[in-house]
Amino acid sequence: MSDVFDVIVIGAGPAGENVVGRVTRGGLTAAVVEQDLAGGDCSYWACIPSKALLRPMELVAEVGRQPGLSVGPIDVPAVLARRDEAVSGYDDSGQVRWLESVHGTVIRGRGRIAGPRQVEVTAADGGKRLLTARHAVVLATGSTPVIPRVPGLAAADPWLTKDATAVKEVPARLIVMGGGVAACELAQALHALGAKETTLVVRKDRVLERTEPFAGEMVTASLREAGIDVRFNTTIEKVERPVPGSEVTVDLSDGTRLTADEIMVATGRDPGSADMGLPLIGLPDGAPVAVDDSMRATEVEAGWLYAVGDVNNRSMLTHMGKYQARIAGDVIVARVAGAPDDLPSMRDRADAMGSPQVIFTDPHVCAVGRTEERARRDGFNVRAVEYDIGLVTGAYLQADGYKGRAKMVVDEDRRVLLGVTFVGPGIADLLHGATIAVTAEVPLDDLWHAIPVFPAVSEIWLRLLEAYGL
Ligand SMILES: Cc1cc2nc3c(=O)[nH]c(=O)nc-3n(C[C@H](O)[C@H](O)[C@H](O)COP(=O)(O)OP(=O)(O)OC[C@H]3O[C@@H](n4cnc5c(N)ncnc54)[C@H](O)[C@@H]3O)c2cc1C
Ligand SMILES: NC(=O)c1ccc[n+]([C@@H]2O[C@H](COP(=O)([O-])OP(=O)(O)OC[C@H]3O[C@@H](n4cnc5c(N)ncnc54)[C@H](O)[C@@H]3O)[C@@H](O)[C@H]2O)c1
Repeated sequence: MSDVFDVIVIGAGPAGENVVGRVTRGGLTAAVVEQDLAGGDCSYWACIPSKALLRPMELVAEVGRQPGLSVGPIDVPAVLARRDEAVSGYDDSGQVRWLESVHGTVIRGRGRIAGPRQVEVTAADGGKRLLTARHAVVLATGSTPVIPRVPGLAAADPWLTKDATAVKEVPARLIVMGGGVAACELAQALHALGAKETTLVVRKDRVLERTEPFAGEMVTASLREAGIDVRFNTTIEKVERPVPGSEVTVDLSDGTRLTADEIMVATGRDPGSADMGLPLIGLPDGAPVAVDDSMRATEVEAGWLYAVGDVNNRSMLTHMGKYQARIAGDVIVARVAGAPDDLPSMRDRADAMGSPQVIFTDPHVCAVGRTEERARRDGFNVRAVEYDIGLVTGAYLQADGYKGRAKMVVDEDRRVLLGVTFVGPGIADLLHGATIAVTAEVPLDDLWHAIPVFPAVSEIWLRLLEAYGL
């Protein structure tokens, strides 16, 4: 097998796979080096299994909001079996088949930069192989979990999010450290699946700190209503687990001591750039790889290195990593061909505008663009309007006592949307309309003519525009 390829991609997660797809479509040869499972964290330990675990909780809550309907207890083994199916039994042969179908070469092992355009691959048996890229190397190595330095925490061998999404036996008593997206989603899912005593330990005074404040408040209310103990302004001071695999004891800054069957850490992620040989090419070890809007590393001479997905830390989201991958792949093909490499589709605009995200708790938190606070910080002339989604007829028909809130943040100088947030049950797919409006900077006077159907929840658009004054 040749050790020279036009493009070498390190990491076959969603971002890496999409680079391979785009560059081979453009006629280049590509190798992708993967140390674990092709498909990456998203397919096996993050997006896919977490959503498979959340859906039953969501459906139970939905049924509870419909008079005349009831649902029995969740069949947990059946839910876990469906999760296993969703992750293809942790078997990546389907993803490998896809990569091969687009003429990518999959190379198993750990990749490391060995010099300009060179990647050393260490196989599981320790064997080494040096690959050379004619044109580009693309880092798509994802991210790794942060484990805070708390006395006894690492020694207690805590669950990371991947242990939670791969759960085989749900712990009856669970402590969750963190107040971000992963902590909220997984606390809610596991609680519904049997973690009856779940405590969420949040060091700040709110959860979901990058979203509009009402989003965190509504998710907190829902977690508490379900019976989850949410503690704000609280840190974990000490963790003890004298017998591996047995119960764990946690001392909190509020003076209480908790005992649980498991502790899960969900306190953010570092870019996967540590020990990748980056200092050899003048980049710091372990830092996000800074890229320009074509995804080319800005600090590397001769422009042969690109970085897409979590590793560049623009937005740690699958769909954004895939978007960046499409850009990088097309730019590389264009640059090799000497064709224009700056078409509008070849530059990342969406990350800087505020990437769309859905947090799949009940209620869903759907946001795109800037929050009001961020828009003001960025110096825009801002006006924000809010509306109670529960007042929309479509929402009333969807659920008894529907609780939801919407907000749009307007740039008053241009009368376009800077950001939109919807919080409410079952509304993930409402977000895409907002993503179009924010990204395409559709003027409010044009949005006025985009009529939402009656009686659907999307009528919230009309109510927001009316609240604004149209
Ligand atoms: C619990 C959880 C739930 C999430 N849910 C969502 C969600 O619902 N929606 C969403 O958009 N995002 C979600 N995310 C974020 C999402 O998982 C990441 O943004 C996404 O996986 C990033 O894709 P990636 O290709 O950059 O990295 P990854 O998916 O992490 O893939 C990187 C790949 O590179 C490989 N690799 C790393 N280093 C090397 C090396 N040196 N050599 C060879 N191979 C290497 C890894 O083995 C891995 O396969 C979630 C994250 C978590 C933790
Ligand atoms: N539905 C989705 O889109 C989805 C779901 C899960 C995760 N993700 C993504 O995966 C990434 C990782 O998720 P995450 O929730 O771990 O990260 P996050 O950045 O969303 O949240 C980290 C949380 O940990 C807290 N924290 C940080 N250091 C701490 C410390 N030392 N002690 C106590 N608390 C601490 C922060 O205050 C924050 O509440 C994020 O980028 C997230 O957007 C996305």
